[in-house]
Amino acid sequence: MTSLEARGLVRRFGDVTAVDGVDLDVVAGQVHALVGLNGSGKTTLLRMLAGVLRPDAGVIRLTSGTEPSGAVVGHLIDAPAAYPELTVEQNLTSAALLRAVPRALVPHAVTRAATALGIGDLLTRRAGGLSLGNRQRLGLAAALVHDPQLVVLDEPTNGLDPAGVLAVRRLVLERARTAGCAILVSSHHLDELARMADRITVLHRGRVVGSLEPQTPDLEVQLFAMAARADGIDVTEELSRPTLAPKPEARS
Ligand SMILES: Nc1ncnc2c1ncn2[C@@H]1O[C@H](COP(=O)(O)OP(=O)(O)OP(=O)(O)O)[C@@H](O)[C@H]1O
Repeated sequence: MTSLEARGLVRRFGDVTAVDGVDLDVVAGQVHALVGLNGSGKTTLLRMLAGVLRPDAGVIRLTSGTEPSGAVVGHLIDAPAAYPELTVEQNLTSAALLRAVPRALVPHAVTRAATALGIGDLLTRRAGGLSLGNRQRLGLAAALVHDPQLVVLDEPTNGLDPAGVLAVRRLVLERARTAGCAILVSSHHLDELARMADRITVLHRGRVVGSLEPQTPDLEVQLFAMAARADGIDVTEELSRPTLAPKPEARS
């Protein structure tokens, strides 16, 4: 089983420090959620941890001793990439071969990944003609087709219907609990994250500013408060206001 350790990660884009000295552990068999306001650095951090963006400083280690690479990491970050002129099956086959799945095992891996994401009946369809949600399912199937030890997912339920959301939750939990994968997932859907996560790390202005218990009620409010406190803003009064106005009584 492989865990990931990141220490002192920094990434700048010109004058902007998107990630500013982050330490993070993603433990085998656990789902680690990364949350934060828009622009807090989540995607940049995920891209570095998935091995697709070089940090300016810091180290990323897998306990297996290898560097994060396509063969051990499965990731879906940003929009799902697929060859529009190829079918779902051809896209998944090419993803499996690229990630070093032995050729004889590819058909089984493709069918298994497509079935797990509920697109087993779309194998002969061109990717370019898929709906937004089914493109997302294809992206997720491609990320998982090679049975990776580390899974990094940015907004995995984007565009998915409730059946897709359930399929992702089931798959993420099965990968972590049964296959012992280390899973890092980021999303703004905090309720959904709370149903899968073992731990939740809060990122703000590129730094880790705390963690939240998945069982905490009203995670959005707690996240907002943690970010505000990190900025030195007193939100006591704001938090004492009801978050939802009572519904007006129905007229008879
Ligand atoms: N390729 C890039 N070039 C320039 N600036 C970038 C680039 N990628 C990210 N940034 C900047 O880095 C900061 C962090 O962006 P990032 O996308 O990592 O945040 P995020 O937490 O994923 O945001 P969101 O929740 O809105 O998706 C932002 O200020 C963003 O504008």
